[in-house]
Amino acid sequence: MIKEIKSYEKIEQYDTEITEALADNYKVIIENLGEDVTREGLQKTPERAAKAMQYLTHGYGLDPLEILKSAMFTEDHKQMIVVKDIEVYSMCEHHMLPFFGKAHVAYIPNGKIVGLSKIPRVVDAFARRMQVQERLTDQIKNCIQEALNPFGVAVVIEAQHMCMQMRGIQKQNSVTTTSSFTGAFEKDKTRKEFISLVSNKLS
Ligand SMILES: Nc1nc2c(ncn2[C@@H]2O[C@H](COP(=O)(O)OP(=O)(O)OP(=O)(O)O)[C@@H](O)[C@H]2O)c(=O)[nH]1
Ligand SMILES: [Zn+2]
Repeated sequence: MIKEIKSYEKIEQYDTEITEALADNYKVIIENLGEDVTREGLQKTPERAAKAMQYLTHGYGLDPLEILKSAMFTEDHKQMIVVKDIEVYSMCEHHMLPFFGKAHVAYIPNGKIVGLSKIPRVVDAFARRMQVQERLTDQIKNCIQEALNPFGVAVVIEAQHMCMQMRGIQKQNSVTTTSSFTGAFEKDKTRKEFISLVSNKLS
């Protein structure tokens, strides 16, 4: 597992033992798929795949609550704060194939605001794991609610699932939208305001 997340390109951030164990498994997988793992193009593939998979799941090494707590500020601002169009890359836990799209996050502060960059960081911390879109949506909402105790949190995620595009039902254009709300966003008026602020992005 990646221990410290700063630059993912540095090889020393990948735990050697885990990388070797994963690479050994990938070697078997490649062979089981009928390929020759000793041919030039595939020689380093088990190690590359091992690192790629660790990167794609590096959220397990992050503490989303701590990310928020690291940059909270007292502020008497009571209006809705919306961070929209946050790119999401996650891994479907059923097929271990990517799902990807955008997250739109809002909250109404109750005495505390959070550093803006921490919202996409929290999205990433939960997305970079084996996930289902519904749980990802709820986890982001719950984390913001717990850290900031705001008047309300709203999270909407729109995503395309490779397991529905490259295989299986093979629907190339279907987009799944999930949403999760707390507090003030359970009220029609507030929810509508949020939806209208992000609606040009909602299909
Ligand atoms: N609810 C939900 N389902 C998901 C998500 N990602 C993938 N799935 C679904 O997980 C289900 C797994 O169903 P199974 O019938 O066990 O697997 P499968 O035979 O590969 O299913 P097909 O994809 O229909 O071929 C599929 O319907 C996927 O579309 C997600 O984020 N949320
Ligand atoms: Zn899937």
